[in-house]
Amino acid sequence: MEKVILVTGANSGIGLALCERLLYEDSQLQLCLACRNMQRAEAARSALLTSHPDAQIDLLHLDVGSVRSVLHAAHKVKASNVVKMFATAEGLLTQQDRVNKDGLQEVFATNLFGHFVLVRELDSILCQAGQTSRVVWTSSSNARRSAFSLDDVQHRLGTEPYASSKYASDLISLALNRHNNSQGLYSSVICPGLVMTNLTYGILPSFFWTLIMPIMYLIRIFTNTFTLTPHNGAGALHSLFLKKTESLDPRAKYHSLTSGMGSNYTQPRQMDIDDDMSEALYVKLLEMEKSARKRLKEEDDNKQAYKKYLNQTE
Ligand SMILES: NC(=O)C1=CN([C@@H]2O[C@H](COP(=O)(O)OP(=O)(O)OC[C@H]3O[C@@H](n4cnc5c(N)ncnc54)[C@H](OP(=O)(O)O)[C@@H]3O)[C@@H](O)[C@H]2O)C=CC1
Ligand SMILES: CC(C)=CCC[C@@H](C)[C@H]1CC[C@H]2C3=C(CC[C@]12C)[C@@]1(C)CCC(=O)[C@@H](C)[C@@H]1CC3
Repeated sequence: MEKVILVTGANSGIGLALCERLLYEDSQLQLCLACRNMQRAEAARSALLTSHPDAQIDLLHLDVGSVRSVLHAAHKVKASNVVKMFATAEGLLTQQDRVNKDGLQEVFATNLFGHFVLVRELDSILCQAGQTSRVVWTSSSNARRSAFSLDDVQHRLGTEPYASSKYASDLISLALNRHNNSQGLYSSVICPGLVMTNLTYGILPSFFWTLIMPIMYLIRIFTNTFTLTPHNGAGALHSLFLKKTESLDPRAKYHSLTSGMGSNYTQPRQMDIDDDMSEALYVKLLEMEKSARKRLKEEDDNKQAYKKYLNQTE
């Protein structure tokens, strides 16, 4: 059976840098780049193959913001091979959250719910007797308890959907460990620090970042969280890959950090999370998953019935 590392959001930023770092570590690894835009995914694969011509890199179409796409992608993964680690490196940062096709808040769906459904759907291959697998959530220092409410897990009513979704990912990682460690599945959380990627360029125009870049490098002398490059930002993801799953602390967030001199290292810091809250969120997500599946089944049944009707009337 093959050892496959599935990376979401792998066509740019931290996800792509993780793939590069993993291939430098072991060019025999089999990577699966799960992306919503296949053109960009193809470009990422070509870039990786340029430096690692023998690498085995598969592409998987996945829009984590769509439950249908998640179920379809999981079906394909299950039919092919075994995933040993899967890292979430996609993300949506916006203050103007909106409702998506599934009737869910887009930020919540992209940053949390899609991955939750993917983990659950892949449990038959992630949870296998005698083997360990892992899920790594790319969270943020922006994850704050004050931004999250159990009464509004999708953050329909608030103004900090990103911070809420990242706090929720910290909670859900803890719950996944509680429910799945005994079956060999381990979950961890990382924070990449401040990294210059499409996500950050989306907040402020790139000329602004270029202008303040010297100041950022100066700030790095005083704060090690300014990792700045995707390579440095992917440091914690990479270092977790090298560590034994069982040795990781389920209550810690592993931070990518960079010293003033530019060397990168990883440090665990305790998260502000508790078991009751993580269990309550887990139960809510299970309910939401059930109703999302039911809704999709009804949609499919209606389509089938309509097709049948058309065939009969022809
Ligand atoms: N940059 C930073 O300073 C920080 C980043 N983070 C987190 O790191 C993670 C990676 O972000 P970063 O590398 O900076 O950002 P990028 O914008 O460079 O990368 C995000 C990736 O996610 C993909 N993506 C977005 N939405 C979806 C979707 N619905 N389905 C599938 N793929 C999707 C993008 O694909 P596409 O090309 O199709 O848009 C892209 O490949 C995020 O979770 C972010 O929240 C956390 C803290 C700080
Ligand atoms: C050096 C000067 C003049 C200003 C620095 C401002 C920063 C403190 C600020 C600008 C963009 C912000 C930002 C984040 C933190 C604060 C800033 C760096 C995040 C890293 C917070 C965590 C995330 O998840 C990121 C997506 C944020 C990116 C933007």
